[in-house]
Amino acid sequence: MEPHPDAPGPGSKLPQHYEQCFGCGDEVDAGLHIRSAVGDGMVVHSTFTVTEAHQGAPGLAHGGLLACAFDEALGSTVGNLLRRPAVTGKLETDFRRPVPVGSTLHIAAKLDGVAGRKIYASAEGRLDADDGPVAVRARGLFVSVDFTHFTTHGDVNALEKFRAARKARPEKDWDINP
Ligand SMILES: CCCCCCCCCC(=O)SCCNC(=O)CCNC(=O)[C@H](O)C(C)(C)COP(=O)(O)OP(=O)(O)OC[C@H]1O[C@@H](n2cnc3c(N)ncnc32)[C@H](O)[C@@H]1OP(=O)(O)O
Repeated sequence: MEPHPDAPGPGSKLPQHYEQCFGCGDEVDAGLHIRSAVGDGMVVHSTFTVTEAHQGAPGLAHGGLLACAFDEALGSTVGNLLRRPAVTGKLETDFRRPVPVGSTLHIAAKLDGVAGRKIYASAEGRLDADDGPVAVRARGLFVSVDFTHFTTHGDVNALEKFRAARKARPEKDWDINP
């Protein structure tokens, strides 16, 4: 499997995909503020620094928010490397170690395969370094959708804001436009 010809190359820093996204958006104060860059092959590297806003047990990251971080990191491989709109159909997480507030999860997510509309991806999150101990593993099944998925089910005003922000970017947009 190869990245889309217009996919950003290895080393490229990826912009937040939507300012109000809980995973990556700058406008969400308590959001995860995940930052991502393209790796080699079909890999995207992301970091998530756990703050007090992300706690479940005192001093530890909430498992649901860790799952959110992996949804974002896995989804980023699909959106950026395949340049196809897709939504998460299934997300599985293995929590192997607690993730303390103040730590940074280094997530390596890779595309594993495509079968029709189904896109398979998996990821590993390591504590505080790319070679730190594995804290979380995840697998996701994404399903390609037409943009009508978002116009039918989403909020029109929010979608307009999203479109305007994407148009202002220098890079080419996805192949399928609304
Ligand atoms: C740069 C961009 C960065 C983006 C990062 C963002 C990351 C965050 C992404 C998200 O969180 S998206 C939000 C959470 N997900 C959703 O809201 C999706 C809600 N579900 C749906 O809208 C529909 O169920 C869905 C579009 C996924 C599928 O409905 P469809 O009617 O279009 O398709 P269909 O049900 O026929 O399924 C198509 C194929 O996928 C398979 N499939 C769908 N859902 C599945 C599932 N849950 N488990 C296993 N297989 C599934 C289904 O079996 C079938 O396989 P086959 O082609 O082999 O027959």
